[in-house]
Amino acid sequence: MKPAVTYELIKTCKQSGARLGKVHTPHGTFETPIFMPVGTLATVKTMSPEELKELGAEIILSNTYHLWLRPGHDIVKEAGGLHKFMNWDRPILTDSGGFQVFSLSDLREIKEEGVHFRNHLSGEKLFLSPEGAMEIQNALGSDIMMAFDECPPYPAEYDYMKASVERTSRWAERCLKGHARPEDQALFGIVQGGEYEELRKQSARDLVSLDFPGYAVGGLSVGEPKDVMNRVLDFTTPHLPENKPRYLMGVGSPDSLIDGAIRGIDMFDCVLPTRIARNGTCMTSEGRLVVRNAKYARDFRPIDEKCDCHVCRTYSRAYIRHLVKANETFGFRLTSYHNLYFLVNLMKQVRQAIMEDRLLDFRNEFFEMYGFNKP
Ligand SMILES: Nc1cc(CSc2ncc[nH]2)c2nc(N)[nH]c(=O)c2c1
Ligand SMILES: [Zn+2]
Repeated sequence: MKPAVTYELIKTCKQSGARLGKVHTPHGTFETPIFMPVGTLATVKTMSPEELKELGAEIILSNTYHLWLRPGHDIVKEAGGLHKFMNWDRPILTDSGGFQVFSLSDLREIKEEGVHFRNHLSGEKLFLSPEGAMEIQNALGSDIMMAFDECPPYPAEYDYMKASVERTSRWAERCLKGHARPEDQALFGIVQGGEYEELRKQSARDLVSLDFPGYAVGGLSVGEPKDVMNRVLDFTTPHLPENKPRYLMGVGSPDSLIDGAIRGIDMFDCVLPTRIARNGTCMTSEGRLVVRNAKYARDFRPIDEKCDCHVCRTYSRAYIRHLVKANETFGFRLTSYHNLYFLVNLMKQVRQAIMEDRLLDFRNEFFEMYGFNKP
Protein backbone atom coordinates (compact mmCIF):
# COMPACT_ATOMS: atom_id res chain seq x y z
CA MET A 1 0.00 0.00 0.00
CA LYS A 2 1.30 3.51 -0.93
CA PRO A 3 2.10 5.52 2.23
CA ALA A 4 0.01 8.67 2.72
CA VAL A 5 3.11 10.89 3.01
CA THR A 6 6.36 10.52 1.06
CA TYR A 7 9.60 12.53 1.08
CA GLU A 8 11.53 13.46 -2.05
CA LEU A 9 15.15 14.50 -1.40
CA ILE A 10 15.99 17.14 -4.05
CA LYS A 11 19.58 17.97 -3.03
CA THR A 12 21.94 18.29 -0.09
CA CYS A 13 23.76 21.59 0.52
CA LYS A 14 27.48 21.23 -0.19
CA GLN A 15 28.30 23.80 2.53
CA SER A 16 26.26 22.16 5.35
CA GLY A 17 24.12 19.13 6.22
CA ALA A 18 21.00 20.98 5.01
CA ARG A 19 18.67 19.34 2.48
CA LEU A 20 16.20 20.61 -0.06
CA GLY A 21 13.17 18.35 -0.24
CA LYS A 22 9.50 17.94 -1.06
CA VAL A 23 6.89 16.30 1.16
CA HIS A 24 3.91 14.83 -0.71
CA THR A 25 0.69 14.52 1.34
CA PRO A 26 -3.01 13.79 0.54
CA HIS A 27 -3.67 17.55 0.78
CA GLY A 28 -0.77 18.72 -1.33
CA THR A 29 3.00 18.99 -1.53
CA PHE A 30 5.26 21.39 0.35
CA GLU A 31 8.96 22.19 -0.04
CA THR A 32 11.38 21.82 2.86
CA PRO A 33 12.95 23.23 4.99
CA ILE A 34 9.68 24.80 6.02
CA PHE A 35 8.13 26.77 8.91
CA MET A 36 4.66 25.57 9.93
CA PRO A 37 2.29 28.11 11.59
CA VAL A 38 0.51 26.83 14.69
CA GLY A 39 -3.29 26.78 14.85
CA THR A 40 -3.85 25.16 18.26
CA LEU A 41 -7.64 25.63 18.48
CA ALA A 42 -8.30 25.15 14.74
CA THR A 43 -7.23 28.71 13.96
CA VAL A 44 -3.84 30.36 13.50
CA LYS A 45 -4.74 33.12 15.91
CA THR A 46 -6.29 36.20 14.16
CA MET A 47 -5.50 34.89 10.65
CA SER A 48 -8.06 33.70 8.06
CA PRO A 49 -7.18 30.74 5.80
CA GLU A 50 -7.12 33.18 2.85
CA GLU A 51 -4.55 35.38 4.62
CA LEU A 52 -2.48 32.31 5.55
CA LYS A 53 -2.35 31.31 1.88
CA GLU A 54 -1.54 34.92 0.87
CA LEU A 55 1.45 35.04 3.27
CA GLY A 56 2.68 31.68 1.93
CA ALA A 57 1.67 29.13 4.59
CA GLU A 58 1.62 25.59 3.17
CA ILE A 59 1.05 23.34 6.19
CA ILE A 60 -0.33 24.27 9.60
CA LEU A 61 -0.40 22.56 12.98
CA SER A 62 -3.20 21.82 15.39
CA ASN A 63 -3.52 20.00 18.67
CA THR A 64 -5.06 16.70 19.74
CA TYR A 65 -5.29 17.75 23.40
CA HIS A 66 -6.97 21.12 22.81
CA LEU A 67 -9.46 19.92 20.18
CA TRP A 68 -10.37 16.90 22.26
CA LEU A 69 -11.30 19.19 25.16
CA ARG A 70 -12.82 21.93 23.00
CA PRO A 71 -15.00 21.56 20.86
CA GLY A 72 -14.51 17.75 21.06
CA HIS A 73 -13.07 15.57 18.28
CA ASP A 74 -16.52 14.06 17.70
CA ILE A 75 -17.86 17.46 16.59
CA VAL A 76 -14.88 17.96 14.26
CA LYS A 77 -15.45 14.48 12.85
CA GLU A 78 -19.15 15.22 12.30
CA ALA A 79 -18.12 18.39 10.42
CA GLY A 80 -16.18 16.15 8.01
CA GLY A 81 -12.78 16.50 9.71
CA LEU A 82 -10.49 19.39 10.62
CA HIS A 83 -9.78 20.49 7.01
CA LYS A 84 -13.50 21.05 6.39
CA PHE A 85 -14.23 22.37 9.89
CA MET A 86 -11.64 25.18 9.59
CA ASN A 87 -11.75 25.60 5.80
CA TRP A 88 -8.07 24.67 5.31
CA ASP A 89 -7.57 22.49 2.22
CA ARG A 90 -3.78 22.19 2.50
CA PRO A 91 -1.80 19.80 4.77
CA ILE A 92 -2.43 19.70 8.53
CA LEU A 93 -0.16 18.14 11.17
CA THR A 94 -1.55 17.40 14.63
CA ASP A 95 0.54 16.99 17.75
CA SER A 96 -0.42 14.01 19.90
CA GLY A 97 -1.32 15.69 23.16
CA GLY A 98 1.42 14.30 25.37
CA PHE A 99 3.38 17.52 25.45
CA GLN A 100 0.30 19.65 26.10
CA VAL A 101 -0.74 17.45 29.04
CA PHE A 102 2.69 17.97 30.61
CA SER A 103 2.81 21.69 29.86
CA LEU A 104 -0.79 22.65 30.64
CA SER A 105 -2.11 20.37 33.30
CA ASP A 106 -1.25 19.81 36.94
CA LEU A 107 -1.96 16.60 38.80
CA ARG A 108 -0.57 14.43 36.06
CA GLU A 109 0.45 10.84 36.69
CA ILE A 110 2.36 8.93 34.03
CA LYS A 111 1.62 5.19 33.95
CA GLU A 112 2.44 2.50 31.39
CA GLU A 113 -1.17 2.60 30.15
CA GLY A 114 -1.12 6.39 29.65
CA VAL A 115 -1.32 9.72 31.48
CA HIS A 116 -3.84 10.69 34.14
CA PHE A 117 -4.30 14.47 34.51
CA ARG A 118 -6.74 17.29 35.15
CA ASN A 119 -8.51 19.18 32.35
CA HIS A 120 -6.78 22.58 32.50
CA LEU A 121 -10.14 24.28 31.76
CA SER A 122 -12.61 22.46 34.03
CA GLY A 123 -10.38 20.65 36.52
CA GLU A 124 -12.07 17.31 35.78
CA LYS A 125 -9.85 14.23 35.88
CA LEU A 126 -8.94 12.86 32.45
CA PHE A 127 -6.88 10.04 30.96
CA LEU A 128 -5.04 9.99 27.63
CA SER A 129 -3.34 6.92 26.18
CA PRO A 130 -1.51 6.19 22.91
CA GLU A 131 -4.69 4.54 21.63
CA GLY A 132 -6.78 7.57 22.65
CA ALA A 133 -4.41 9.99 20.95
CA MET A 134 -4.63 7.94 17.74
CA GLU A 135 -8.46 7.81 17.91
CA ILE A 136 -8.64 11.59 18.26
CA GLN A 137 -6.18 12.27 15.41
CA ASN A 138 -8.07 9.77 13.26
CA ALA A 139 -11.28 11.73 13.90
CA LEU A 140 -9.54 15.05 13.13
CA GLY A 141 -8.27 13.62 9.85
CA SER A 142 -4.85 15.33 9.89
CA ASP A 143 -2.42 14.37 7.12
CA ILE A 144 0.42 13.90 9.63
CA MET A 145 -0.25 12.50 13.12
CA MET A 146 2.32 12.46 15.90
CA ALA A 147 2.95 9.46 18.13
CA PHE A 148 1.98 9.82 21.80
CA ASP A 149 5.20 10.53 23.65
CA GLU A 150 6.54 11.82 26.92
CA CYS A 151 8.55 15.03 26.66
CA PRO A 152 10.47 15.02 29.97
CA PRO A 153 11.40 18.35 31.57
CA TYR A 154 14.88 19.82 31.07
CA PRO A 155 17.16 18.83 32.71
CA ALA A 156 16.22 15.27 33.63
CA GLU A 157 18.27 12.56 35.36
CA TYR A 158 19.77 9.92 33.06
CA ASP A 159 17.89 7.03 34.73
CA TYR A 160 14.56 8.85 34.48
CA MET A 161 15.25 9.74 30.83
CA LYS A 162 16.21 6.14 29.97
CA ALA A 163 12.99 4.75 31.45
CA SER A 164 10.99 7.49 29.70
CA VAL A 165 12.61 6.81 26.30
CA GLU A 166 11.83 3.10 26.62
CA ARG A 167 8.21 3.82 27.52
CA THR A 168 7.90 6.33 24.63
CA SER A 169 9.17 3.58 22.29
CA ARG A 170 6.56 1.14 23.64
CA TRP A 171 3.90 3.85 23.24
CA ALA A 172 5.02 4.42 19.66
CA GLU A 173 4.44 0.73 18.94
CA ARG A 174 0.95 0.98 20.45
CA CYS A 175 0.24 4.03 18.27
CA LEU A 176 1.21 2.04 15.18
CA LYS A 177 -1.17 -0.75 16.22
CA GLY A 178 -3.93 1.82 16.69
CA HIS A 179 -3.30 3.45 13.29
CA ALA A 180 -6.64 2.95 11.52
CA ARG A 181 -6.06 4.68 8.13
CA PRO A 182 -2.33 4.58 7.16
CA GLU A 183 -3.36 5.05 3.52
CA ASP A 184 -4.83 8.49 4.39
CA GLN A 185 -2.75 9.66 7.35
CA ALA A 186 0.98 9.40 8.12
CA LEU A 187 2.16 8.68 11.67
CA PHE A 188 5.52 10.21 12.66
CA GLY A 189 7.59 8.82 15.52
CA ILE A 190 9.10 11.27 18.06
CA VAL A 191 12.71 10.76 19.17
CA GLN A 192 13.38 11.58 22.80
CA GLY A 193 16.42 11.14 25.06
CA GLY A 194 17.15 14.64 26.34
CA GLU A 195 20.81 15.67 26.08
CA TYR A 196 22.11 12.10 26.41
CA GLU A 197 23.71 10.83 23.17
CA GLU A 198 23.28 7.15 24.08
CA LEU A 199 19.57 7.62 24.78
CA ARG A 200 19.00 9.68 21.61
CA LYS A 201 20.64 6.87 19.60
CA GLN A 202 18.55 4.24 21.42
CA SER A 203 15.33 6.19 20.82
CA ALA A 204 16.17 6.71 17.13
CA ARG A 205 17.08 3.02 16.72
CA ASP A 206 13.82 1.89 18.36
CA LEU A 207 11.67 4.16 16.18
CA VAL A 208 13.54 3.59 12.90
CA SER A 209 13.04 -0.16 13.42
CA LEU A 210 9.27 0.57 13.36
CA ASP A 211 9.68 2.21 9.93
CA PHE A 212 7.67 5.42 10.36
CA PRO A 213 7.17 7.64 7.26
CA GLY A 214 8.73 10.56 9.15
CA TYR A 215 10.50 11.37 12.41
CA ALA A 216 10.34 14.25 14.87
CA VAL A 217 13.07 15.28 17.27
CA GLY A 218 11.21 15.96 20.49
CA GLY A 219 12.37 16.97 23.93
CA LEU A 220 14.06 20.14 22.70
CA SER A 221 13.12 23.81 22.98
CA VAL A 222 12.20 23.01 26.58
CA GLY A 223 14.51 25.57 28.19
CA GLU A 224 17.90 24.13 27.25
CA PRO A 225 20.61 26.53 25.99
CA LYS A 226 20.82 26.81 22.18
CA ASP A 227 24.25 25.17 22.08
CA VAL A 228 22.77 22.13 23.85
CA MET A 229 19.99 21.96 21.25
CA ASN A 230 22.51 22.18 18.42
CA ARG A 231 24.75 19.52 20.01
CA VAL A 232 21.78 17.16 20.44
CA LEU A 233 20.83 17.68 16.79
CA ASP A 234 24.45 17.03 15.73
CA PHE A 235 24.39 13.55 17.27
CA THR A 236 20.72 12.72 16.61
CA THR A 237 19.87 13.57 12.97
CA PRO A 238 22.59 11.25 11.55
CA HIS A 239 20.62 8.33 13.04
CA LEU A 240 17.45 9.28 11.17
CA PRO A 241 16.81 8.01 7.63
CA GLU A 242 17.85 10.42 4.85
CA ASN A 243 14.76 9.54 2.80
CA LYS A 244 12.23 10.60 5.45
CA PRO A 245 11.23 14.08 6.73
CA ARG A 246 12.74 15.28 10.01
CA TYR A 247 10.64 17.61 12.19
CA LEU A 248 12.09 19.61 15.09
CA MET A 249 9.16 20.24 17.43
CA GLY A 250 8.46 23.61 18.98
CA VAL A 251 11.26 25.49 17.21
CA GLY A 252 11.49 28.40 16.88
CA SER A 253 13.34 31.64 16.66
CA PRO A 254 15.00 32.69 13.35
CA ASP A 255 18.49 31.62 14.47
CA SER A 256 17.22 28.19 15.62
CA LEU A 257 15.45 27.62 12.30
CA ILE A 258 18.65 28.32 10.36
CA ASP A 259 20.85 26.28 12.72
CA GLY A 260 18.31 23.42 12.62
CA ALA A 261 18.23 23.42 8.81
CA ILE A 262 22.04 23.32 8.75
CA ARG A 263 21.81 20.16 10.88
CA GLY A 264 19.43 18.42 8.49
CA ILE A 265 16.03 19.37 9.93
CA ASP A 266 13.24 19.79 7.36
CA MET A 267 10.16 20.94 9.34
CA PHE A 268 9.74 23.45 12.17
CA ASP A 269 6.82 24.84 14.16
CA CYS A 270 6.52 27.42 16.91
CA VAL A 271 3.88 29.63 18.48
CA LEU A 272 6.49 32.43 18.79
CA PRO A 273 5.49 34.60 15.77
CA THR A 274 1.82 34.90 16.71
CA ARG A 275 2.47 34.92 20.46
CA ILE A 276 4.93 37.85 20.42
CA ALA A 277 2.73 39.61 17.82
CA ARG A 278 -0.04 39.75 20.40
CA ASN A 279 2.12 41.94 22.59
CA GLY A 280 3.21 44.10 19.67
CA THR A 281 6.66 42.60 19.09
CA CYS A 282 7.73 42.11 15.47
CA MET A 283 10.54 40.14 13.85
CA THR A 284 12.47 42.24 11.35
CA SER A 285 15.63 41.71 9.28
CA GLU A 286 17.44 43.87 11.86
CA GLY A 287 16.18 42.13 14.96
CA ARG A 288 13.07 42.45 17.09
CA LEU A 289 11.03 45.68 16.99
CA VAL A 290 8.61 46.49 19.84
CA VAL A 291 6.16 48.63 17.90
CA ARG A 292 4.37 50.05 20.98
CA ASN A 293 7.62 51.88 21.84
CA ALA A 294 7.10 55.71 21.92
CA LYS A 295 9.91 56.25 19.41
CA TYR A 296 7.63 54.89 16.65
CA ALA A 297 4.80 57.40 17.31
CA ARG A 298 5.74 59.46 14.22
CA ASP A 299 7.67 56.77 12.36
CA PHE A 300 5.84 56.34 9.04
CA ARG A 301 8.20 53.62 7.71
CA PRO A 302 6.99 50.00 7.41
CA ILE A 303 7.68 47.52 10.22
CA ASP A 304 10.57 46.12 8.14
CA GLU A 305 11.87 48.17 5.18
CA LYS A 306 13.27 44.96 3.65
CA CYS A 307 9.96 43.07 3.90
CA ASP A 308 7.62 42.89 0.91
CA CYS A 309 4.61 41.52 2.79
CA HIS A 310 1.16 43.12 2.44
CA VAL A 311 1.45 44.73 5.89
CA CYS A 312 4.86 46.29 5.20
CA ARG A 313 3.69 47.54 1.80
CA THR A 314 0.55 49.14 3.25
CA TYR A 315 0.82 50.28 6.89
CA SER A 316 3.29 52.30 8.97
CA ARG A 317 4.89 51.71 12.35
CA ALA A 318 2.99 54.77 13.63
CA TYR A 319 -0.37 53.34 12.61
CA ILE A 320 0.34 49.84 13.97
CA ARG A 321 1.71 51.35 17.19
CA HIS A 322 -1.51 53.38 17.55
CA LEU A 323 -3.67 50.26 17.09
CA VAL A 324 -1.58 48.14 19.47
CA LYS A 325 -1.59 50.88 22.14
CA ALA A 326 -5.40 51.16 21.77
CA ASN A 327 -5.62 47.37 22.02
CA GLU A 328 -7.33 47.30 18.60
CA THR A 329 -7.59 43.73 17.28
CA PHE A 330 -6.60 44.86 13.78
CA GLY A 331 -3.20 45.90 15.17
CA PHE A 332 -2.48 42.33 16.35
CA ARG A 333 -3.71 40.95 13.03
CA LEU A 334 -1.12 43.13 11.27
CA THR A 335 1.77 42.13 13.58
CA SER A 336 0.75 38.44 13.36
CA TYR A 337 0.54 38.51 9.56
CA HIS A 338 3.97 40.14 9.26
CA ASN A 339 5.66 37.79 11.78
CA LEU A 340 4.27 34.70 10.07
CA TYR A 341 5.34 36.04 6.67
CA PHE A 342 8.79 36.79 8.11
CA LEU A 343 9.41 33.16 9.14
CA VAL A 344 7.75 31.63 6.05
CA ASN A 345 9.88 33.95 3.89
CA LEU A 346 13.03 33.22 5.95
CA MET A 347 12.66 29.53 5.08
CA LYS A 348 12.21 30.47 1.40
CA GLN A 349 15.60 32.24 1.60
CA VAL A 350 17.05 29.18 3.37
CA ARG A 351 15.82 26.91 0.54
CA GLN A 352 17.36 29.28 -2.02
CA ALA A 353 20.67 29.26 -0.11
CA ILE A 354 20.67 25.45 -0.05
CA MET A 355 20.01 25.43 -3.81
CA GLU A 356 23.08 27.65 -4.24
CA ASP A 357 25.23 25.71 -1.69
CA ARG A 358 25.75 28.78 0.48
CA LEU A 359 23.63 28.22 3.60
CA LEU A 360 26.54 28.87 6.00
CA ASP A 361 27.25 32.18 4.24
CA PHE A 362 23.53 33.04 4.49
CA ARG A 363 23.62 32.15 8.19
CA ASN A 364 26.50 34.54 8.85
CA GLU A 365 24.91 37.37 6.84
CA PHE A 366 21.53 36.92 8.57
CA PHE A 367 23.05 36.64 12.07
CA GLU A 368 25.03 39.82 11.49
CA MET A 369 21.96 41.79 10.29
CA TYR A 370 19.62 40.40 12.97
CA GLY A 371 22.15 40.99 15.73
CA PHE A 372 22.62 37.39 16.84
CA ASN A 373 26.39 37.78 16.84
CA LYS A 374 26.29 40.75 19.21
CA PRO A 375 27.85 39.68 22.55
N1 LIG B 1 9.36 21.59 22.33
C1 LIG B 1 8.38 20.67 22.09
C2 LIG B 1 7.15 21.11 21.61
C3 LIG B 1 6.14 20.20 21.34
C4 LIG B 1 4.83 20.72 20.85
S1 LIG B 1 4.95 20.98 19.09
C5 LIG B 1 3.43 21.72 18.79
N2 LIG B 1 2.28 21.15 19.01
C6 LIG B 1 1.35 22.01 18.58
C7 LIG B 1 1.97 23.11 18.15
N3 LIG B 1 3.27 22.90 18.26
C8 LIG B 1 6.36 18.81 21.54
N4 LIG B 1 5.36 17.92 21.26
C9 LIG B 1 5.58 16.61 21.49
N5 LIG B 1 4.60 15.72 21.22
N6 LIG B 1 6.76 16.13 21.97
C10 LIG B 1 7.80 16.96 22.25
O1 LIG B 1 8.86 16.48 22.69
C11 LIG B 1 7.62 18.37 22.03
C12 LIG B 1 8.64 19.30 22.29
ZN1 LIG C 1 6.26 42.52 6.55
